[in-house]
Amino acid sequence: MLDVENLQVTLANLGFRWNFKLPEGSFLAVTGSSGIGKSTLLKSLIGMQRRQTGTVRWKGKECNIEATGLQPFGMLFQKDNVFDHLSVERNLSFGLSANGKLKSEQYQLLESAARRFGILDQLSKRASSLSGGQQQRVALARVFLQNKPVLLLDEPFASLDPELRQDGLKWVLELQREQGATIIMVTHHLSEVEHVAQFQLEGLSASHWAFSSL
Ligand SMILES: Nc1ncnc2c1ncn2[C@@H]1O[C@H](COP(=O)(O)OP(=O)(O)OP(=O)(O)O)[C@@H](O)[C@H]1O
Repeated sequence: MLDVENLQVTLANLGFRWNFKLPEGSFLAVTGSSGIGKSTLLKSLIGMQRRQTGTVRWKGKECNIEATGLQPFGMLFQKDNVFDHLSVERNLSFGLSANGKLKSEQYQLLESAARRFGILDQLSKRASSLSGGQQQRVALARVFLQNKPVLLLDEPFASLDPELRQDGLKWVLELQREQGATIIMVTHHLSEVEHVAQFQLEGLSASHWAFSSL
C-alpha cells in the first residue's frame, strides 16, 4: 500500500494537501486542469518539492526523501528524461547501476530492454541525436531496468502522436503486469487511460487548498 497522509506543500500563495491510499499494483490516473498541482503532487512524493508536513509510506515504511536510491519511486517526466550528452547505452546503464558500470549479465538485461523498447540499434548513438519519442523510449527502458515498485509518470507521452501514446501506455501496463508496479500517471488524455486505471484523482481542487482522498 502507498499511504499518503496529510501531505502538504505551499508554493508562493498556493497550498496543496493530499490524502490517499493506493493498493500495490494499482493504477491511479491523475487528471484535471492546468495548474491544479498534478506535477507538484508527484514531485512532493519523491521529495523534489519541499513538504510542509505529512508522511508518505510504502508498505508501512516511511519513504526517506534523502536516500534517493532507497526510495520506491521511479519517475518519468514529459521531457528531459535522458542525459543528452551520453550514449543511449550509458543512459540505460544507470537503470542498473549507480555508476553505470555493468557486469555481463546486467548488460544482457540492458540489451533485452533495448530490444523490447525498439532502441537496440540506437545504443551507440548520443541521446541528443534521437527524436523526442525515441528519447522517451530510452527513459521508459531505463525505468523498466530500475524495476522500482512505484512509477510516477508525469504526462510522459504527451508530446507523442496518438499511436505512440498508445504504445507508451501499452508498455506502462506491461510494467504494471510483469513487475507488479504501482502506477501514478498524470495525464490530460483521460479517455486513453480510464479503461485501465482502477482509480482516478480528478479535479484536485478549484480552490487554493486541494484535498482529495480515495
Ligand atoms: N516552484 C514554484 N514556485 C511557485 N509556484 C509554483 C512552482 N511550481 C509550480 N508552481 C505553481 O503551482 C501550481 C501547480 O503547478 P503544477 O505544475 O503542479 O500544475 P499542474 O496541474 O501539473 O499543471 P499542468 O497541467 O499545466 O502541468 C501552478 O499554479 C504553478 O504555477
